[in-house]
Amino acid sequence: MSPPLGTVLAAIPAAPSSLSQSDNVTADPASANRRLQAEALACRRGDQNLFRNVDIDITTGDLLFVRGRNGSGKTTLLRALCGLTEPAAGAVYWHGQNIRHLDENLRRDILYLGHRDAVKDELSPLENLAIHLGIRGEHADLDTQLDALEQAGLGGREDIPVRYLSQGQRRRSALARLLISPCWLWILDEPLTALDKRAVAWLFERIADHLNRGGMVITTSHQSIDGLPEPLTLDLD
Ligand SMILES: Nc1ncnc2c1ncn2[C@@H]1O[C@H](COP(=O)(O)OP(=O)(O)OP(=O)(O)O)[C@@H](O)[C@H]1O
Repeated sequence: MSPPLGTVLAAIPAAPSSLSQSDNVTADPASANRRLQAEALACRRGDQNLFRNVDIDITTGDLLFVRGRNGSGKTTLLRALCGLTEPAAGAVYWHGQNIRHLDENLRRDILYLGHRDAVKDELSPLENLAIHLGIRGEHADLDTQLDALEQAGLGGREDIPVRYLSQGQRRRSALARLLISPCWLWILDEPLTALDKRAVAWLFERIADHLNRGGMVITTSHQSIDGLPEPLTLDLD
């Protein structure tokens, strides 16, 4: 069976971003060039061709919704888009720079939240947040970290090891990173998993705010994203 073809999505001229320094996002005079492009991207897993010829061109304010059946390659694509997985063909560019060789400052523009959360069970939400900041070379004072966890619905749970939290609370612990890391591009793999209605509404608001301020979001979900701004869509099957 031949692999599914990706869809060319959007070719929107780059617009100046409305994110300001007061939003704490990396100041960058070249903001008008802020765009993510994928050219003729193909990925394989084992002996399986997942997709090929995927072209993407998104810029500030864009929401891209990647759809597809189980196993169609959504996670693989998201990982390739942020440089974690090497494509079999094609390339991804952020700001015109190949994602696999981004310099450190540009790498900090991108925040990837995988569907497995990447939180350490034995550590508390607060400690997980501190580790996240450390890995990214970012700093936030304690009050800011506590406020992010409070906003994410973990007030009173900041110091409890994650293994004692519910699945939804665990997910919220990961989502608090969105509030604390000043990134232009959010890549969110199945962010709605385990979230209750209220948390979904909260996350949709955060995403809408981020887009309004000139950020970009790429996401995938088996759940409805009705309630988010109209997305661009990419179907992998
Ligand atoms: N490291 C790996 N080695 C071999 N095969 C892999 C590897 N990672 C993923 N795969 C396979 O690649 C295919 C695509 O996986 P991927 O997780 O990208 O799909 P997905 O569209 O995100 O699926 P789902 O909707 O179920 O989350 C699957 O068949 C999976 O088993």
